[in-house]
Amino acid sequence: MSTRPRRPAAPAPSASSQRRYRRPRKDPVRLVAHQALRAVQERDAYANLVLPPLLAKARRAGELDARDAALATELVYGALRHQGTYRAVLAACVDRPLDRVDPPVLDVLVLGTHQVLGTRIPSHAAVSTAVELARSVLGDGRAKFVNAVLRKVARHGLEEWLAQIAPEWERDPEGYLSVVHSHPRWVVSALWDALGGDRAGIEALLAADNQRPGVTLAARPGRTTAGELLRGGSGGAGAGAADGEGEGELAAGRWSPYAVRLAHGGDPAALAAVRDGRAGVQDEGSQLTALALAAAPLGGGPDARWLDLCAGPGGKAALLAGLAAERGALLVAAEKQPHRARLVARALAGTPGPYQVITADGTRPPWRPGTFDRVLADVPCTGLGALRRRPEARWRRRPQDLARLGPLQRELLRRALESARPGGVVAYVTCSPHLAETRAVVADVLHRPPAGLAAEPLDARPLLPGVPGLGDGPGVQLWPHLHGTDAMHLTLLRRTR
Ligand SMILES: C[S@@+](CC[C@H](N)C(=O)[O-])C[C@H]1O[C@@H](n2cnc3c(N)ncnc32)[C@H](O)[C@@H]1O
Repeated sequence: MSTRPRRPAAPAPSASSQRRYRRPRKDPVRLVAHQALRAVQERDAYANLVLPPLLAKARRAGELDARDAALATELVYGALRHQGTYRAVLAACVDRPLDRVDPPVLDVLVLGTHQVLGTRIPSHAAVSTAVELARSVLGDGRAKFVNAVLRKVARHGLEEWLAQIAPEWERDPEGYLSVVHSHPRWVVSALWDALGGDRAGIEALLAADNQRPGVTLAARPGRTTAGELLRGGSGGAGAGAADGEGEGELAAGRWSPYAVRLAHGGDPAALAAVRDGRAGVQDEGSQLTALALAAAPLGGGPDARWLDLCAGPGGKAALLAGLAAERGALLVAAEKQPHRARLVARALAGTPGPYQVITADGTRPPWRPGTFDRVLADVPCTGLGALRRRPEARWRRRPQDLARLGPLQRELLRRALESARPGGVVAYVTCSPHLAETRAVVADVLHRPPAGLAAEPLDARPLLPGVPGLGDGPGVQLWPHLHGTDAMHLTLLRRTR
């Protein structure tokens, strides 16, 4: 017989409480958004990977239509991007430090704050949908807490809150920018160092990081052209599009002759040219770095062998392979991670010229030094130049990442230079503008190049024709607020000995 004391029987609900109790309203948009936020915060998942299957499942179950899915996406991305600002607001509304609020509760609060302060959802609906969500996933007790906090949040608009909670610009400009534009302080500081200039510039950059970027396609040379994609005619983007859902409007790129921009909301996977690999999704800044390498003047000699040292997942390799094919050159695409090498192979399938994909550690290359005429070293980096695309990245990155990546970036650039022949050209590329990953790496390697080797920087600016605001050279830095691209960095080096 069990010795465990029996719980006293729960008192029967009174008639009035029976009348008052109502099941929480099931709201698939908020449930999916909260699930995605939880996965990102708890399991370090990526929003762009975790959200689509959740949406697809809810759509299959008939719980969401296309508009609901768009709203859920906006809520997740908005809450993740602006959570720095929202947490500062919440800190003023909660009577304990936020790190003592249960993470699932905090996620509901951040989502609710985004609805209240960052969307056009009327305040009362924004609060009540968040409270219903809390009732569904947290229970009635914690829903009361959510209700009390969000009512406080809803007392002011965003501008009023910022006036109250952001440090004064004159006293602490980085603290101000960090709260107003929702970036960690160390990221604000690093971006400002790289950008230089005045308040207007850094504010424009941080604001651009908070905008969802449009989708850009690259027409793969030898397989299609931007014109063909734009016409959508035979072999073009629209040909064979299954349901028309992704077709949206297409517009020419701003800078790259291979670029085509897809109107907001367009789904590239619905385009036949993307599905069959004639075009790929690729930011225009990435296209420009590959095009500059292909156009860089060699110091004489052949132009027959090109190398992509860090090729996964293969966006730049696919563009380079097409350009190499036009010249009858071979592209070797190397990648350390086998699963990413498979993605490269998929991106290159159908290339009209010769190419090889190999799984190799670029710091211990299996080829002989001096083999290649053109080398791309698109090294692993913090990705601080692509914050528009990855809403969670700014919160996940740490200054310590720079210390981890720095030696690898230097090593890969050294091996890239060794892999080029004298007269050959190397493009050092990062999707980060952080000076520790860009100029510092190049300066260190030029200062202490591999034994017996020398290299000189080439002015990269003329190789990005028509692109304004590229600075003093010789390397170039692209910016979201100036060029509408990711903040890609490119330095071109020519081996002289
Ligand atoms: C910035 S990404 C390259 C992006 C690629 N160029 C594109 O446009 O799709 C860097 C790549 O380098 C790979 N990588 C990291 N360490 C490497 C190494 N030692 N040798 C070769 N590849 C490496 C990573 O797995 C990652 O796929």
